[in-house]
Amino acid sequence: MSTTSKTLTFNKSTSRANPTPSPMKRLTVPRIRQRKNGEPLVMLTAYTVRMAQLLDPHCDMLLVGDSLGQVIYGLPHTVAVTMEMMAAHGAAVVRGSYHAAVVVDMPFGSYEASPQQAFENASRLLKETGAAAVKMEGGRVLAPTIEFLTQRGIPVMGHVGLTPQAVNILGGYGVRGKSAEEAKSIVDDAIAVSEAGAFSLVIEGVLEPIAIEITQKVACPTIGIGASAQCDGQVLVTEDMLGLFDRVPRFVKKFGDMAQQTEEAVKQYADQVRNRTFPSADQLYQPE
Ligand SMILES: Nc1nc(=O)c2c([nH]1)NC[C@@H]1CN(c3ccc(C(=O)N[C@@H](CCC(=O)O)C(=O)O)cc3)CN21
Ligand SMILES: CC(C)C(=O)C(=O)O
Ligand SMILES: [Mg+2]
Repeated sequence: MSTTSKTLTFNKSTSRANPTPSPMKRLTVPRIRQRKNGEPLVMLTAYTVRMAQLLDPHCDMLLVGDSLGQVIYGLPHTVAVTMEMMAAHGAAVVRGSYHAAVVVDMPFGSYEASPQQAFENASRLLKETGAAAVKMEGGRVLAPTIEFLTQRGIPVMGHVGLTPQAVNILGGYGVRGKSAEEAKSIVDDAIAVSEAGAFSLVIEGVLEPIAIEITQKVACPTIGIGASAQCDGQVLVTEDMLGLFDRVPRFVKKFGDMAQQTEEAVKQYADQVRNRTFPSADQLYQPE
């Protein structure tokens, strides 16, 4: 068949958006640490190679979030997310990124039992993905684990406030820190995580004064989500901000409407298949 030249034609300008990844060109964990009180850190989630290619030039960090449980796998929450999912999507995102530091969420059940369990699973994620760091949810209880990992070569990003893996204890995804007691507990958690050696800290779903107090008190840069513009950086779930996910938290700002764009494109495709205007000559193989 003389069809190969047409078959293998990619869009060269976009099929490899970024140069070949080189560890030397990446933003490193020490450089991220230095951004405390500096230019705000930009982080978004990514689960796939193509999304990573598109986000990478504009982001300091890409988070392979366990939110992929809801966004990619249609699960009701993140509790059922596995190490295998995080390793597979983490590796895909590292292949698609060039300059951002890639951080992989440790899934529920992979780090809470002991520092040893956390080291085994965190080291596996770094080996299998090539990511720069892992993230884990929790406060004072996790401080010994965070210290254990950082002293053994694994950079850890913390995550306090609304910690979605604890949904079965919290009873939902409501804002945290409404009582003075809970507010103090979240601040103490953040300080413990930072003092244990976390290079950065996600603060999710808390009242703004709590996020400001934490940002002033901890040595590492804070990354807010539903927290405060005073944090040292921000993160959102990419599908949420693109308008691609159907149920989004109140703290999401929609920067695009990809669900509507997708529907319009699919409607046109369906119409053109049904009225036989697609495919037309442009899409067909020619004898010469
Ligand atoms: N798509 C997506 N976006 C996220 O931000 C996200 C995930 N998935 N999965 C993991 C966690 C779960 N998160 C969530 C999920 C839902 C709400 C939410 O619906 N919040 C309601 C209030 C709910 C309540 O009061 O119980 C809101 O209006 O903000 C918040 C955070 C944040 N993370
Ligand atoms: C929302 C961010 C912080 C996260 O943990 C995730 O995407 O899983
Ligand atoms: Mg997460």
